[in-house]
Amino acid sequence: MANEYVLVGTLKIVKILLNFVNQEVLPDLNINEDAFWSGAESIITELSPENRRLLNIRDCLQAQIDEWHRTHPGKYRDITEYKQFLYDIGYLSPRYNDENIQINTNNVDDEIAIQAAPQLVVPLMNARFTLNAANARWGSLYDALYGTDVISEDDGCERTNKYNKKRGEKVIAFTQKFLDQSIPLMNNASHADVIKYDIENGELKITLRDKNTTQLQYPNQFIGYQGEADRLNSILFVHHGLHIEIQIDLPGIKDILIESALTTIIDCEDSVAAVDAYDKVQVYRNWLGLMKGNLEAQFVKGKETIIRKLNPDRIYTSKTGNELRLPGRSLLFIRHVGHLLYTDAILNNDNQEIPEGILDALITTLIALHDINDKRKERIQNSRKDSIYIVKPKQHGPEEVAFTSNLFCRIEDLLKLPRYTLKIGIMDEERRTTVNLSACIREVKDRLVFINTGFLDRTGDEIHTSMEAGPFVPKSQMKESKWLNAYEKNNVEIGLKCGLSGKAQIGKGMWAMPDMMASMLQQKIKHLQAGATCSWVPSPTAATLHALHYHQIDVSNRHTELNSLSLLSNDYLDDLLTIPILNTTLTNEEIQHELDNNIQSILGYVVRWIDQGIGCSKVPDIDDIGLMEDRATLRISSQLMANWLRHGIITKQQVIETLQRMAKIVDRQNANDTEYQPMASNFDQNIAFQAALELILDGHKQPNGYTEPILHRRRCEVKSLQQQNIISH
Ligand SMILES: CC(=O)SCCNC(=O)CCNC(=O)[C@H](O)C(C)(C)COP(=O)(O)OP(=O)(O)OC[C@H]1O[C@@H](n2cnc3c(N)ncnc32)[C@H](O)[C@@H]1OP(=O)(O)O
Ligand SMILES: O=CC(=O)O
Ligand SMILES: [Mg+2]
Repeated sequence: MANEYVLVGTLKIVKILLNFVNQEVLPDLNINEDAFWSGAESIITELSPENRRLLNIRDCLQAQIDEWHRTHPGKYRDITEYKQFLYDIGYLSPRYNDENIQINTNNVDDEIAIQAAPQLVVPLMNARFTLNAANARWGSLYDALYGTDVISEDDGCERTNKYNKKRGEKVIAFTQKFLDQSIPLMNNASHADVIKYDIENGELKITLRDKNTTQLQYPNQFIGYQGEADRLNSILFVHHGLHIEIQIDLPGIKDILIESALTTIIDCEDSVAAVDAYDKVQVYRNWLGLMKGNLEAQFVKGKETIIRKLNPDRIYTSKTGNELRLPGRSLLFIRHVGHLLYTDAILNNDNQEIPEGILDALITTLIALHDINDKRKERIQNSRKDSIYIVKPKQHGPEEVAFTSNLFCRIEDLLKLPRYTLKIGIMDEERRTTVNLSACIREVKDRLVFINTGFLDRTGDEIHTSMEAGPFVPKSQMKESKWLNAYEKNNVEIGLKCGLSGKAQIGKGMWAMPDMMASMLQQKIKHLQAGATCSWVPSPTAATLHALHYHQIDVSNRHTELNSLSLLSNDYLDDLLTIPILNTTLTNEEIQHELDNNIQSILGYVVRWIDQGIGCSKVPDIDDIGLMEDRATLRISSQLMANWLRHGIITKQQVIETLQRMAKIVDRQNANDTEYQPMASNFDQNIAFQAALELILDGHKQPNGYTEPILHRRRCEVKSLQQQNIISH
């Protein structure tokens, strides 16, 4: 269906977007339609050329780097010379004394500034998931343990749908240990031996099985309750700044509710497939529902029809008998698209598409006014500090960050918001940002609320930037590489040096194995040991389990330790610039294994993206482990295959043969999905299959190795055929 445009000033705006803004967003905001669109027009017209200029700089730098590697084979190993070259072309910015760059961000909600906790990410196109994520502030520890591999299935403890008492007992034993560690009782008594919790004179009285009474080792941990003092429904505790609620159903504990995803990133970017104005309006409408507090999703689960809404705040009686109100929902960030994308939702005076990042900033901020303008206490509120939290992904270096900050200033002026209302989280996920991180922070020191290692995109950019240097190590070896370890450390240490502790988040990346929770519980604690104040999880259940780590480690103490170590005087630049080029010869089997694995992931993800518009999927790898795949993981797989092709490790014929063989496997894996269109019946005509092929064969030509241009174009082709009923929806 062709876009129907309406001329507004010099802009042509797709009618569906214009109507959405004028009829659903602007009413109640006290902003005049003409004033908004004329301000938007100025911003779009004046800032679009700068967006283009910055993209040209990316291309220009990349061309120079490619040329240098081609004309200086192997020279990248001489770090001094390589570094000098990068300074000469302006890829490396002048160095700053990091301690002189101190962030000064005000009006930041505690969930970001002070409380260390899991961070959830969710695709905004999916209202059902989005509501679930916003409500994932609180999670049932019993459910998280019972439903995952954290509790083993040995000895009759299988995860059965009907309650398995033996498994339940293991769950209870696990939680009692957690309670004893987090809310210890006097004299080493155990919560396992408690038969009653009461309130007496505002203090908690705990009766043990042997009829003795005891108290908390730290009485201030008890802060409130629900129910009557002698007949409690729940008791509220705090530990390391996070709340724990023991729910009581006499004679025992019914459940343990713990604060889980304190913050959530509502994603317009790599986990969504939004390719046109219709998709964008769907995304923006869901954000509007979140900001107004009235988003709903109706769906059938099992035999039940469920209407999911945002949870209200949680109300308790404090020790002194007053109302104690805690947020019922996660504090929400919105992740915009990066500078690369352009959208036909609005065309400029020259009939050119406009930068989609500018549109995201304008519309999502306008929508967020519904949150910060409405002061009713009882309402579903996001920021209690009147801030709007934006994650800006995929920025390359300080100039691009400065551009975003300028855009935010312009929008604040247009919407008459106090300066620095719009806060920014910088994804440290492109190489030119990593190697100039403090210079990037400097550009937004008054609005920065997080830095985060998006190691997935960052790995894709690592490969693409040095595409011409040689063949890269296989994906599994990337974890051990020098640059990656330096990158993780550099991010935390620069964050601490620039004063983020207590003011902003220092975040770590996604746990991409959504079903492997036992392994997550073992490994993700490392992020806190490294000094992270939050770390990404793929689901609410993962958030509840990862929250346990924040009860084991007090991150603010860890910051004090790290600050006192001479660690912070490290300079990681040389290690960051160490390119992970393969230095052994792989056997044919090893090569084929890597091919199979990458191509299965690529196809498994791409087919759902292109045919069904699903931006984030769980796709089995070659060992049948379900992996979270999004555009960033696709960037890695496609760039690695493109790199191996470029350097003759694999041939075009091998790529095609593997794609065809793997397509049959992916078709089988999706056999139960009624919406699924098999690829193997006609490789030449199947658009998803062709997209996967193109991502590899033309991978070396994609701007910074991004997958968006091919994915968007191919998805638009499918949508167009679906609209003409040439292929099924
Ligand atoms: C590199 C990066 O940029 S990472 C950031 C982008 N990645 C993400 O945003 C990951 C988001 N996560 C997801 O989309 C999903 O968890 C997947 C695709 C990884 C796995 O999805 P599925 O296989 O369908 O999940 P699964 O079947 O195990 O669970 C589905 C249930 O969990 C919930 N759920 C799963 N993930 C999420 C989430 N991120 N937020 C909220 N709820 C979620 C669903 O609402 C659903 O519950 P419901 O039936 O009550 O609605
Ligand atoms: O956005 C996150 C990443 O790892 O990329
Ligand atoms: Mg990313």
